[in-house]
Amino acid sequence: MSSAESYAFLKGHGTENDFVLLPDPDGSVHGELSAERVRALCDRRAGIGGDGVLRVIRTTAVGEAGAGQTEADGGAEWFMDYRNADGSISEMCGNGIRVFGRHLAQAGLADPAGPVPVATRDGVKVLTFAGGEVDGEITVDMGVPRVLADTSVSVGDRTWPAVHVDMGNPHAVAFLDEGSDLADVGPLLEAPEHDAAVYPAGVNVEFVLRRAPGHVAMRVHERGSGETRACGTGACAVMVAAALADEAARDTSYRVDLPGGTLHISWTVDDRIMMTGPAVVLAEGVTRL
Ligand SMILES: N[C@@H](CCC[C@H](N)C(=O)O)C(=O)O
Repeated sequence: MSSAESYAFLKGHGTENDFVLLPDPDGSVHGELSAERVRALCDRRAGIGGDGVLRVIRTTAVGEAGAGQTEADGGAEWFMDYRNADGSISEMCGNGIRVFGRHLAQAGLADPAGPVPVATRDGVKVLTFAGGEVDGEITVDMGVPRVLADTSVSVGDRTWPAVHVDMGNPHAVAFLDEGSDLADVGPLLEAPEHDAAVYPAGVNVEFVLRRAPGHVAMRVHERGSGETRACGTGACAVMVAAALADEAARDTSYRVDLPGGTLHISWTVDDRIMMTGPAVVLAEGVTRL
């Protein structure tokens, strides 16, 4: 595509984790969406601005468009082709998939009355709209978490023990001491240091403070996007680490506060993580970026 061509975009956010959405049903608009184009779109001064890009593409077109392969599409018509702001690819985006689902419902591409399956690089996730309403809060079945080795993360000369939780994408969850302030971690413009042997493809790092039983607050530095106002997969990883530390039984729920809003996360008796939160599509237009 030449830079003179124009194409449609939408802008949305989930708990202020914001995204540029690119409708590309058959993959012909963006072809092999380049990292350079993603960076241009996400640029907050010279572009539209966002923590990432969500290409809205049919599962049948994913291979030809070079968007990578999914596992079986599980009957999902749509594939969330997620890119971080630096142009890198991630397996999953928890806030992004709610925004993706909101767009599908508002555009008449999916029926909010029923479960809406969406294919991702981490397999198919099923979305449920509260009350079956197009604007209802969205719950996502995020699948079964994987809790891996203990590790550590560092910012400057400070180091915290951390838990490696995989939600399809990698997370390091570090708990702050009681009585600390989330601001104490300091600026997170630079990625916290981590063990590259544990996270060869990089990691999303969450710093967590306990507020009350079943209630935590967090800040996050995202791989490929820097510090963001919220991270859905990160909130799920935090909930898992907190519930394990609390020795909470399955069928438990936590409230997770993030700088951009609140998510509610449950761990079901059959070991699945369910994430509920808002999703907003706030603008649409045409760009030549
Ligand atoms: N903000 C997302 C996560 C996006 C991907 C992440 N930066 C990664 O590289 O794994 C979320 O809401 O989950």
